[in-house]
Amino acid sequence: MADIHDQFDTILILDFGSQYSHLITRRCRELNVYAELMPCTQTIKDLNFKPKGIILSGSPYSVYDADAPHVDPEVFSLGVPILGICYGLQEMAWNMKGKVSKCDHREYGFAQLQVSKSGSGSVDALFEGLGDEMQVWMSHGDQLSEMPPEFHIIGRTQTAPYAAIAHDSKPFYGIQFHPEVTHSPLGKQVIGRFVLNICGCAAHWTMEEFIGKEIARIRQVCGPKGRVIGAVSGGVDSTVAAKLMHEAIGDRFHAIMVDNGVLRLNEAKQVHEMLNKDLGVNLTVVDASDLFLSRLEGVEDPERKRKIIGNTFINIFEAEAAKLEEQAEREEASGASSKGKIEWLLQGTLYPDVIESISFKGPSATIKTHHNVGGLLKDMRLKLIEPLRELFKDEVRALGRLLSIPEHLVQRHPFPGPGLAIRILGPVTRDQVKILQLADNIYIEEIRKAGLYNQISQAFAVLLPVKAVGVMGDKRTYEQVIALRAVQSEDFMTADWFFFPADVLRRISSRITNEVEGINRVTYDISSKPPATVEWL
Ligand SMILES: Nc1ncnc2c1ncn2[C@@H]1O[C@H](COP(=O)(O)OP(=O)(O)OP(=O)(O)O)[C@@H](O)[C@H]1O
Ligand SMILES: O=c1[nH]c(=O)c2[nH+]cn([C@@H]3O[C@H](COP(=O)(O)O)[C@@H](O)[C@H]3O)c2[nH]1
Ligand SMILES: NC(=O)CC[C@H](N)C(=O)O
Ligand SMILES: [Mg+2]
Repeated sequence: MADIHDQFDTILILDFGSQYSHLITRRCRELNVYAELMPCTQTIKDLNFKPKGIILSGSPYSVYDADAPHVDPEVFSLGVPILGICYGLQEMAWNMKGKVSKCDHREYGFAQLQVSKSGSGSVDALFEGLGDEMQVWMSHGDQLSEMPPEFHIIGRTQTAPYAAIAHDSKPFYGIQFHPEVTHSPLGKQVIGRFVLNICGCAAHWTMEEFIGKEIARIRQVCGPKGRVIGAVSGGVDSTVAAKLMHEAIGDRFHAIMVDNGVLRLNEAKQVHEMLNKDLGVNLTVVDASDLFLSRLEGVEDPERKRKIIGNTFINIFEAEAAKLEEQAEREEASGASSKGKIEWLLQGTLYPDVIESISFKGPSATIKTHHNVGGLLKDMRLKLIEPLRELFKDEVRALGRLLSIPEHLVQRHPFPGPGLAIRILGPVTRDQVKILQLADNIYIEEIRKAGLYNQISQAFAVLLPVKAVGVMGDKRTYEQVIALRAVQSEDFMTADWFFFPADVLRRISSRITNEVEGINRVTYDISSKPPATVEWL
């Protein structure tokens, strides 16, 4: 079966747990080269494709630590170019009998890299055409103190004599700085020199290319008769996935939206209209709010909420698939032509969901279980089809535009599948859901009115399980608190809180306390990710 690696040259990024690993992947893709992140524990014999090049990421570890993660030494025999970044450089040198030790002063910030010239005056291919000197960004406490044999220096900084090295005869490179962060202004070009010039990757990773190839792949996977049901939420990801599926297999695709009782105000109705009217996708809305809310009764633990919702979603999808099949059998019995079995469940899973679930982050790997990755049932009958599994959000939006999905849909803020259940910090009840729906609706309405919606990556209200004292109409009140969250983020792996004009916040706060019964106080969340996360649970 055609595989993405057969269709696009692939750069493999081995992740040693750096907070910037996913940025390396992004930079490659911005250069139109397909790149994939895998944990550093990936063994070469179990790799089901051959990369055109490998990048070793940074890491919070030191290579000489007893518990430090190490790469499968087979990577060095694969015969493809390798670039080590920071820890990646140290790991490569350590493997090749160089020496890594603690720096006298750990270095965190800008440095000037002097590019070294060879005897003939030429610079290394990694820095070709980028000048004699470049500003780079460093974040390390260790450095190379002795060169591995058969390597030479291609760049140095004031404190790091071996800031950039290359093998004498093989395409192996190491750099102490981080080219993937924007603080290294020429960093993307350095990555470009590696993936394009040194690895020789074809730069054809574009959404235009992806659409055609993905539609062909979906047709092949589903066969001439296979039918797919799709979990759609009205969010960007599932909408784009549904539209792509519709293009690929037409009415053999059935979209299903589940009202899980923790959607936003009037959402089921709005999404129904939007998908039917704007996209022509046939959609069934299943009201399963009683089932979800009864299973969530009394549950406070965030991970349990996520798992209950993830599992219940699958129960509903399987039941709906069974209903559709029974209907097809009845039609067939009454003489209609036969329809294929529903074998597949479409999900709008994105690459960050996958990265957060697989990446190598040391002992405390799981931060939270995204309902569509970690919350799935083990013995589910439907097979998953996830056409966006390799894409970042901005790639999905670009894909959506190419599929002529209206801009207001493409620009929608993400909304998590577990919905308001992970924004109600205590137990979830219908009353609590109602309060949060009303507050959230006012918040988003005012953001739109102020023309700020598209400047914010995601905004929502959170209902806190505490009560505070207030005064209204000269009477004492003792009611709950709403926290407002708004963030700006490139890819939701990191995020900054949004700087609201004060008058907008004032209006929001005043409307919420006036219009939402049960709330007498509103706060604004000024935490970035990290150390916080976007959602509160
Ligand atoms: N209420 C729902 N009904 C059916 N499927 C859902 C629902 N909520 C989430 N899903 C499924 O879970 C997937 C992941 O949800 P997620 O919120 O990450 O994506 P999205 O809703 O498509 O897009 P966005 O991130 O922009 O909200 C969705 O793509 C969809 O397949
Ligand atoms: O579909 C989803 N199912 C989930 O279980 C889930 N948890 C978080 N999110 C969304 O992911 C982004 C990052 O959120 P966190 O910083 O809270 O992990 C933000 O956009 C969150 O809204 C989810 N989306
Ligand atoms: N950013 C990094 O990869 C750091 C690597 C290693 N932990 C050091 O301090 O040098
Ligand atoms: Mg969503």
